[in-house]
Amino acid sequence: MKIALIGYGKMGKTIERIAESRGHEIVARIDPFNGEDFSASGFPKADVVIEFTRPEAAYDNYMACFKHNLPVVSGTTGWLDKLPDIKAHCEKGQTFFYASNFSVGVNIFFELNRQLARLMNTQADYKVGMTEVHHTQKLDAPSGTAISLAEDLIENIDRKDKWELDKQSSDKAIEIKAIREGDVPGIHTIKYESEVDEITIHHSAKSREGFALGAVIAAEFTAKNKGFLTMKEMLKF
Ligand SMILES: NC(=O)C1=CN([C@@H]2O[C@H](COP(=O)(O)OP(=O)(O)OC[C@H]3O[C@@H](n4cnc5c(N)ncnc54)[C@H](OP(=O)(O)O)[C@@H]3O)[C@@H](O)[C@H]2O)C=CC1
Ligand SMILES: O=C(O)C1=N[C@H](C(=O)O)C[C@H](O)C1
Repeated sequence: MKIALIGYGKMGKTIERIAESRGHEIVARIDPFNGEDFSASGFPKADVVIEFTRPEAAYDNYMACFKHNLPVVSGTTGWLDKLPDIKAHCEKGQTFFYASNFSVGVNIFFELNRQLARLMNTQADYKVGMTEVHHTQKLDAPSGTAISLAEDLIENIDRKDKWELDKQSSDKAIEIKAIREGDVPGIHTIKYESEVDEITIHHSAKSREGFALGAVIAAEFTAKNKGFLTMKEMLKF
């Protein structure tokens, strides 16, 4: 496939390497870092765009892609307030694949979280909380992955109805502690605690390889699928 990258930072460079190792061609690297913009000659010729930028940049990038009817695979987090508009564009024929986390391991962890939450719904003696740890360059908090995990807890545990960052103002809230440390790729921990014991589930990324490989496989998936796409469809969970 011909892949255009929007965002040529930590994820963009990792995706470039993995995509080329799988025989794909990078036709544009759009980023202030290297001065390329949407006038890049390769951009309109791309089969798919992979976008990993910043929360405040993502939506306009998607609109630029949709103008060329280019399918988008995006991992940028922190923009989900615009999600209904993106889904509306998909209902009118655009293709958009979003994941807060593209790693297969984290998506298995998502399913584990949902199953454990359903078990713990009847166990009111347990308090539930979450911690996420990322590198010090991360702009958003909590992580998109942590928000996905918290939303699944709220969906499956009746005694919980919202999440809060670094606090818990009521028993109905789930606290997400966000820690920024060194170059940590991404650690997510969910703990259930009672008076007599603790149950903890944990995912720790060793590098950005898993995120990038998942994004490239998602780009390959868009070649045969249309509309609003997610990891659930791709992994058939
Ligand atoms: N879904 C997933 O699996 C994963 C998601 N992410 C998310 O991806 C995003 C990027 O992460 P990461 O690569 O580590 O961040 P980086 O800061 O390393 O890379 C982002 C790049 O995008 C550039 N950029 C900023 N604005 C624009 C724009 N308007 N158009 C094009 N490029 C732009 C930045 O340039 P400059 O520095 O000059 O602003 C930077 O080079 C974050 O939102 C992060 O949460 C990260 C890993 C996995
Ligand atoms: O910014 C990062 O690095 C990551 N961001 C994503 C998120 O916000 O969940 C995915 C991963 O945890 C790495």
